[in-house]
Amino acid sequence: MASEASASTSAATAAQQPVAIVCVGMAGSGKTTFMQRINAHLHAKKEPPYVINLDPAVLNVPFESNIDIRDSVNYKEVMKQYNLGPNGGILTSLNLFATKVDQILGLLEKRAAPDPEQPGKKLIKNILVDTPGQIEVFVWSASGQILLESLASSFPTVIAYVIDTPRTASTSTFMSNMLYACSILYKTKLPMILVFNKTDVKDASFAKEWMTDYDAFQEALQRDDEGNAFGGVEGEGAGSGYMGSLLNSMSSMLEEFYAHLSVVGVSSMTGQGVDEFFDAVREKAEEFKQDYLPELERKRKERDEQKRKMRQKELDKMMKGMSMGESSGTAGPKTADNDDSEIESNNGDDDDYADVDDEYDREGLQARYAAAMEANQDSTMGR
Ligand SMILES: Nc1nc2c(ncn2[C@@H]2O[C@H](COP(=O)(O)OP(=O)(O)OP(=O)(O)O)[C@@H](O)[C@H]2O)c(=O)[nH]1
Repeated sequence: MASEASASTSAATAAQQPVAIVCVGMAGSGKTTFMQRINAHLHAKKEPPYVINLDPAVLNVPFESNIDIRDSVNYKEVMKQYNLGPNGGILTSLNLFATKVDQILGLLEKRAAPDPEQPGKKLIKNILVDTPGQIEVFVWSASGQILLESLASSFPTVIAYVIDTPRTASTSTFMSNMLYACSILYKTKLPMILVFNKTDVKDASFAKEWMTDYDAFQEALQRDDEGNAFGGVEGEGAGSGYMGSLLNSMSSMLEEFYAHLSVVGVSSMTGQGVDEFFDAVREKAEEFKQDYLPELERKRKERDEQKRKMRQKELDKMMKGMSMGESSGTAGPKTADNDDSEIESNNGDDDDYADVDDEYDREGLQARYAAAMEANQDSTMGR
């Protein structure tokens, strides 16, 4: 299978691989502006990145994309044709686009590999991916997972979680954001950088302090509680104290999570902090190669092994059923010896079956959408 082959080659050639930076963040956090800023930064350094826009609903992208989901899928037509709302439209557009993941990887690998016929060819060092503001539609969908896993199987991949700093200044919104980030880390299993954006409006030092100093967060909690930030009617006494104690327990639970993150403060408006961001990217890309890639490969092997066992079990059941049928005179003329040899030959081909199964899973998705697309070819695909 293509992605498996690229997974094994990626380990060997990871040192020269470009890093894929996937920007996620809540609507309005400044993802697109941040993408524009880091894109301009890399252009200024004469290292133009490869840019992918995965937001089908965005009206204007203020930078040039090499691959744009809107070139392949017409989001408005998808909504109309499938009778969907905005989120369903984004999800279905992503699903349609995910059927092209092999083509996308092919293009990326071509741009990332040296070409003997073009020795002067400039290889890309960074792949920037912008995602829809509806994080859950991307992070928790099958297509989002396919796209992320495919990227990560070929390139060191890091998640840049963009946070609106001024809107995260209270302990409760800060904690909500951290829990969201934690769920993304849990789902994607990729190294993450927290990008506290809009530092021209509010400095991110408070957030860094809360993440490293438990007592500082407790003091902020106390202040918010006294200021009635956790409920009750404003000016009529403090909230129940439930929120305070919940946030308190969560902050101690999240300590382990904080330890695995890089945190940078950035202003996408002024460009402040962008160098620190790329330092963090390099650090996380190394971490990806050392910790995440072996883990990804271990998980893949585990999955293959589980599938192999399941198939063996099914096969054993089938053989048992056949021999029972045979003893009751309903089976054909097959002998026990023949059965054994068949098991053996199947055992030998287990890995091939794993490939076929994986291929089948993906092809299943592809076939369903290919069929859907064919039916609506003119109207949903292409602009
Ligand atoms: N002051 C300031 N404003 C910013 C910064 N980054 C983004 N903004 C503003 O924040 C608003 C949202 O920015 P976008 O880049 O559109 O945010 P987004 O996350 O891509 O939003 P969606 O497309 O809805 O997902 C815009 O008005 C930006 O001008 C920043 O660093 N400083």
